[in-house]
Amino acid sequence: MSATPSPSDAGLSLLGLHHVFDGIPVVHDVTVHVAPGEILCLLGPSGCGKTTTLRLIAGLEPPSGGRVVLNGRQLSRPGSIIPPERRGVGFLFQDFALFPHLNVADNVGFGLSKSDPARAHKIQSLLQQVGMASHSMAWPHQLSGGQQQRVALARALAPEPGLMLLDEPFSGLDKRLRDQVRDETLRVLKESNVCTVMVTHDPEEALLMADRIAIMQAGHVVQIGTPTELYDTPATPFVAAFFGDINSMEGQIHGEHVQSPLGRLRPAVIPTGLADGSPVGVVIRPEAISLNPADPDGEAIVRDARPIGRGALVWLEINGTLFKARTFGGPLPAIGAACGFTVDQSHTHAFAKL
Ligand SMILES: Nc1ncnc2c1ncn2[C@@H]1O[C@H](COP(=O)(O)OP(=O)(O)OP(=O)(O)O)[C@@H](O)[C@H]1O
Repeated sequence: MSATPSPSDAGLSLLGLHHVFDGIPVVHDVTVHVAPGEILCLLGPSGCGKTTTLRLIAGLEPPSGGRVVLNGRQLSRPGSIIPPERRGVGFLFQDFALFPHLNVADNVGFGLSKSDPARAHKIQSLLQQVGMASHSMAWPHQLSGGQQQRVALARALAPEPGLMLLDEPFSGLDKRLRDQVRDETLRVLKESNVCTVMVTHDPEEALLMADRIAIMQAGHVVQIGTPTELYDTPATPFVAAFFGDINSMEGQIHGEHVQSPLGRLRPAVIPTGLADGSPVGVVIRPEAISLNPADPDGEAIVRDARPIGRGALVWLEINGTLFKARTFGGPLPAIGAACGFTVDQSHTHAFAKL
């Protein structure tokens, strides 16, 4: 967890946010700061408390404990919340429903004062920003899902909110459209320099969109950091597994080394305070195991190999244990062949337990 934010900081501060449903805690003591212009993704499996955290930030739910502060203004604490419409917050949810009886321009202008002389200019420039300027007179039912989502983004940004809240905003779009709308949304949010919190269960989406990711498990934020920090130095096996395939195995710690079925390793992350010989869990990503098919005396036997894109996923038997390795290019290794292997130690992580 990052250093405790001060409520007077610019941006969003969640201070010991806590929530209980029917006596069951579902959000535990979440403390995090999101700076202006920063995109924070709340990432985690179904039921871990992401949406509840977002609803607490939005003011759709009063917190059981803790506070929500935006740009020094207290928005929520137990027993006192400022309602969502008075928070200066923009929303982009999966069901981004545009008003069907308003055309595109009027949807975008919905939150703007009719007497604002700059209203028409603001609407047009937002539509320009999201690439929908030529559709300003169209009706929502005449637009594709991706176009509707872009108009919804412009509508949410129109009142110049201090905070944008996104809940699985692209999950209703098909894959090709999703990639495109996601890239555009990222660009527009960055141009707007708005503080953003986005909920997703998709690690790839979080890696692509987020400046920082908060990983949630059973209501707790278990790690918060940049995409690179979380991928390269996961705090727990759960975090490591959340970002892709892993091999996990038992080993024994000896100083800064671990004895494992892959031999003697020097993991990048290793638990401290354990006596030599103590059991540890070791996690290693498939891409950290490289094959050397030219070494017929190698200790690894190829048990299976499947092409994936430009490379392959290869199952290797090493000292009686099966490991997954990832190759990038080259011919598929022959099943049953012996080969050598090397391990990228910087992508090896040891934990007190798996
Ligand atoms: N209104 C409610 N009343 C009672 N329990 C609730 C309510 N809303 C959510 N919960 C429970 O709180 C927990 C967290 O739910 P939440 O929707 O925040 O998870 P999530 O991580 O967003 O999951 P998903 O990805 O499936 O949407 C779950 O166990 C859920 O059943």
